Amino acid sequence: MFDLSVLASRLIVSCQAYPGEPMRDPRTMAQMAQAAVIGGAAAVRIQGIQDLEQTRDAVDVPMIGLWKDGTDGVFITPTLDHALACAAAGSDIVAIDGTRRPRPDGRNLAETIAALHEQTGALVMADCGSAADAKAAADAGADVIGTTLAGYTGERPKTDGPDLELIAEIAALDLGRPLIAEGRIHTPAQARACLDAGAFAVVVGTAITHPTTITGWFAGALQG
Ligand SMILES: CC(=O)N[C@H](C=O)[C@@H](O)[C@H](O)[C@H](O)COP(=O)(O)O
Repeated sequence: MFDLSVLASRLIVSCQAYPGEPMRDPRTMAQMAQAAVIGGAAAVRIQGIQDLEQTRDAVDVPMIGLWKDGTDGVFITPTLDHALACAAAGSDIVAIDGTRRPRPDGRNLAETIAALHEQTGALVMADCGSAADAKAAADAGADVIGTTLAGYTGERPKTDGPDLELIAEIAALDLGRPLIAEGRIHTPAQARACLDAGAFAVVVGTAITHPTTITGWFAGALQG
């Protein structure tokens, strides 16, 4: 089990390509992770078993692993089996859906986390969508709380940038475990603002590792 304190005030880079996209290739994502580490990422967040396996061999930094299955409802590492596979593929932290919604395998969050702790050495990051989720996830035994699903579950508005209000609200709950800001952090200033709002560390995905979206931002600005 690794020491979470190495991530204090640091940047974690999420390297993900979506189904059907040109960069959806485990080798490409492992190379993306290597590039992010050279740039200063203290950890990487990686989706999919093959991507995890290849990235594990490519970088030495801690790896947050997840397995997305589906696109609606509970789809981020939705079941214990998905989570166990992420751990087996080398994740130091397994990110799982940390909302209060029913899970497809019928296990609740506490049961899922307990089984994962019992059967692996991985820590658990609960991807939450609200302060109520965060509180419930902490009660369920999550090691790390993330704001990953803020704006995607109907409980919070989808803010243009990070949901700083939610970060501050969760930080004020003093849940006794690290809060990782994640979701729509598009500039270095926004990343800094997340720490200032009370986050322990920051995950950036799209703005660093999704060139199609970044290109769209620039192309759109020229057409405005
Ligand atoms: C909601 C959801 O499915 N989030 C996913 C979780 O792993 C990823 O698609 C995001 O890219 C990641 O959370 C990082 O966020 P952003 O790309 O906004 O920096």
